[in-house]
Amino acid sequence: MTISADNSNKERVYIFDTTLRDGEQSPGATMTLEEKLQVAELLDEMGVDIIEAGFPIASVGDFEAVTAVAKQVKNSTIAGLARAIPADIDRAGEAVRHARRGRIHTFVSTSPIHLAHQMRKTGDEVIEIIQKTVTQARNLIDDVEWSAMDATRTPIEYLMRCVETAIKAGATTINLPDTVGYAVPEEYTAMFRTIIEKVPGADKVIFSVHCHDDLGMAVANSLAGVVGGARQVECTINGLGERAGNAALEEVVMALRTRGDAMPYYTNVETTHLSRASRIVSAASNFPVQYNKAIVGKNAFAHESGIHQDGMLKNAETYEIMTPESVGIKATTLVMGKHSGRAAFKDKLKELGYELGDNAFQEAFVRFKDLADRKKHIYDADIIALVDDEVGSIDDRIKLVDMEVVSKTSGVHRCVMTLSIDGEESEVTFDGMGSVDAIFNAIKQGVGQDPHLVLYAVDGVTGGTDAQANVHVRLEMNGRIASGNASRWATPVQSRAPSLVPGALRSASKSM
Ligand SMILES: CC(=O)SCCNC(=O)CCNC(=O)[C@H](O)C(C)(C)COP(=O)(O)OP(=O)(O)OC[C@H]1O[C@@H](n2cnc3c(N)ncnc32)[C@H](O)[C@@H]1OP(=O)(O)O
Ligand SMILES: CC(C)C(=O)C(=O)O
Ligand SMILES: [Mg+2]
Repeated sequence: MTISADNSNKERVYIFDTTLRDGEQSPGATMTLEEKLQVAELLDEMGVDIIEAGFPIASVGDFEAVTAVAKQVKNSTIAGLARAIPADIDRAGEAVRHARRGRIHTFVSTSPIHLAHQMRKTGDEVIEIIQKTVTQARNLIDDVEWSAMDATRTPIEYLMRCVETAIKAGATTINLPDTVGYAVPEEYTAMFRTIIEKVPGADKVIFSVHCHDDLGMAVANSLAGVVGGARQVECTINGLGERAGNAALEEVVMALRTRGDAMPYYTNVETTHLSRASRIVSAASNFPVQYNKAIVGKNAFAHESGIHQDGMLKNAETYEIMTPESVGIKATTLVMGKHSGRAAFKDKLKELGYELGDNAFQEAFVRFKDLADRKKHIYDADIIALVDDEVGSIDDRIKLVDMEVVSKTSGVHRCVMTLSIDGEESEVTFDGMGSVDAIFNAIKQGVGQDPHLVLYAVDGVTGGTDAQANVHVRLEMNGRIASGNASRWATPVQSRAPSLVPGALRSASKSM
């Protein structure tokens, strides 16, 4: 495996997590105090160096959250954000003074567009503001970070004047953010190289990157900044953050760990916590993690295509550049589907306890491919049904001819169903507590079996009241499980929805 844990000859990069501040700025991502404390606790346990816990002047709730995190966290430095305004800096100082290691993080705009329209100040006025506010912060605390908001759209000569002023006033960390995700990696590297080389006192401070993902380059830019000399990376779990988000912590950390050969840097983050951190932040912020998200997405260590599955079974390094265990995921998943091949199918059968002879195996594989062409999710129960001797035998015996469901806001729900069993049609009528209950009662009566409904799930495939829906059904009887699914457009209350049931009935019947 390419992963190397040998950090000798590598330089340390400090991880500054801003999930609780910039991450929380994502619309809808507001977290409660308890959730913030839980996230902060985990970040501390993971070995994150600095946790930006909030923006204390923003609200009483934010002040209380930063104070509570500062009091609770044992190891990480706790930062509080402040504009270049005296009241902000005092408030941030008041909150972070409770921490074992506290930091005031103050920022001001430096780009021409921000100066003209956001700050409505001249360049010289902003230089004076930097001098005064950084000095004020330094008088409150030893650890002061200064950020040049919109640094990447700031002329380099002016940016150098600002940085020099902040360093002279006592800033210990200088952050040059790509606030609007505008930079490309080469220019971000060059910006750090120039500033570190030319600004007096640059060798006495730590430079930091803070990148947004508006063009999808936040992680690439962060690493480019490190190459240019930055030694602190500001990032968030799951890439949560303003607009398109910030650089994802898990991606930065795993990129440095996995490609230590190309980038000689390391972080102190214990990577086996990454998956858990992602789940906790996703739950707290109400932001689902996309399936194909790098490192922590549901599919990050899942393989469906036969060629990849075959390779994985021979040697995991064929298609995985890091182990799932290294990020806290138990194991790789080989997902059975229409792209799977014989190697994965054989492996799955073995896992399910089946050993088939060559002919039986080939036949089962053909049936599996056929099913996978028609069915989106292949469950283990589907494969068990496939290799069962009775597969398909009941399928042709039972057919749904017609069904009518009447649902009322009061009173019972009724299903009138016509089934054809061995070519003979019969009509059954059954009531239920709801329409689904009535339908399943009617099926049970018509078929003369009494399976237990384990799962009934409806997923909307499209939007609107005329949405197409997928219905998934799983039944259990005498220790055997059968599942099926079918799609159908929604219909009005008094409905004829025959195809909702046949899929379920067909699969269910197969293995009963
Ligand atoms: C890139 C970033 O992520 S920056 C951080 C963004 N995060 C947030 O804004 C979340 C928290 N913010 C808030 O709760 C509020 O905006 C507050 C409490 C900070 C300020 O609220 P208000 O006083 O009502 O001001 P409002 O939000 O309307 O406007 C921002 C003001 O701050 C000024 N400002 C913005 N950044 C800075 C700065 N770095 N230094 C000094 N002043 C600044 C703006 O020019 C504007 O001033 P103006 O009202 O004199 O024109
Ligand atoms: C406050 C600063 C650091 C910021 O979030 C940004 O510039 O994106
Ligand atoms: Mg930001």
